[in-house]
Amino acid sequence: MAAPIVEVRNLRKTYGPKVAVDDVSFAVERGEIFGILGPNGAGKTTTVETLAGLRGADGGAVRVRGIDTQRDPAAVRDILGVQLQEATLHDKITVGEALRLFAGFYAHPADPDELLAMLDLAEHADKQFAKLSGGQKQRLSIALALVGNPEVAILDELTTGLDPQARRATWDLVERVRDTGVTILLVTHFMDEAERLCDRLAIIDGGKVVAEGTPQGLVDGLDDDRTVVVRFAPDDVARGRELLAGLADRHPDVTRTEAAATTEVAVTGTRRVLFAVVPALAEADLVPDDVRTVTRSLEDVFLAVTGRTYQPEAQLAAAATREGDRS
Ligand SMILES: Nc1ncnc2c1ncn2[C@@H]1O[C@H](COP(=O)(O)OP(=O)(O)OP(=O)(O)O)[C@@H](O)[C@H]1O
Repeated sequence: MAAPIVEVRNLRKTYGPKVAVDDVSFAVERGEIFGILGPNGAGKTTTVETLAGLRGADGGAVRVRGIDTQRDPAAVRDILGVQLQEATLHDKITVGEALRLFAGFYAHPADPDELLAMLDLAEHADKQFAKLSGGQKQRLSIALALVGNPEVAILDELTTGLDPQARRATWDLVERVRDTGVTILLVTHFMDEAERLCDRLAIIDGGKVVAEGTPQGLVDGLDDDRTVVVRFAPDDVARGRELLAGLADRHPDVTRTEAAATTEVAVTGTRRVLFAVVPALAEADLVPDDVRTVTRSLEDVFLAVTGRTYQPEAQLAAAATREGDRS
């Protein structure tokens, strides 16, 4: 098997007493979209900035195409394209000028016009930076990360602040970039984005990798519990609750029953739990309005590995409060 194009081994990075990255390891294969997913403050940006040689590590090793980026950051300048959070340019510079300016920094730059076309920016080439919409600014920042014709592009929180339509357009764009052969390291705190885009991902929490794999593989690795949610018409709710509440005592495949929303009951058990619920309803001639099995997601993976529900913004606020308390 070919050597990974990106390798991070036991990376550690502190800011004074603050341990931002405690122990992070992962490897990215050529051509992948690899996600670094985690709540705000987990250490994602510090990890990629250290990987890009923009920050000095306190321990561990980081390599891009075998090159140690800590020892020789200049050697990866033409290999690695970096789109960092909140990139800003001079208000008056136009899209086309910015791309041509940045193209001049590289030995083998991409054709700015081709990039403009690929990123749906051709019609905005003469627009000044300050007049661009949020989505257009994000697309320009991706274009600037790609203008050096890199083999690997780091994209950090690229859909934060975008509306749903612009987010979906950006996701399509990331896939298009990957299809041109660029390996992508995608930093995100959005679970849906990671699920939708990443071939593999590392979930980071508190400066450590807490889970790694394909989105589906991580979900499949959860324990075998399944939950069925049954919704009743308002007149049937009481009878439905009573019927299903008794199932855990009577049926080996049912472990617990909980009232979900006002008219819903959630029944959890083995993979065969549906076979317990539907016959019980049929026997009582109780026709539900809806029956659905709960789809498990990366949020369940996060809960399973950390013991906490995934609330990226709330955790940031809590951390800020704790830091405020200390100072
Ligand atoms: N320059 C710095 N000086 C001191 N502490 C820092 C610095 N940069 C980051 N930190 C702290 O290090 C921790 C990790 O930050 P980092 O930005 O890497 O996390 P993140 O997962 O990328 O979060 P976000 O999505 O909010 O950027 C946080 O607690 C943050 O407050």
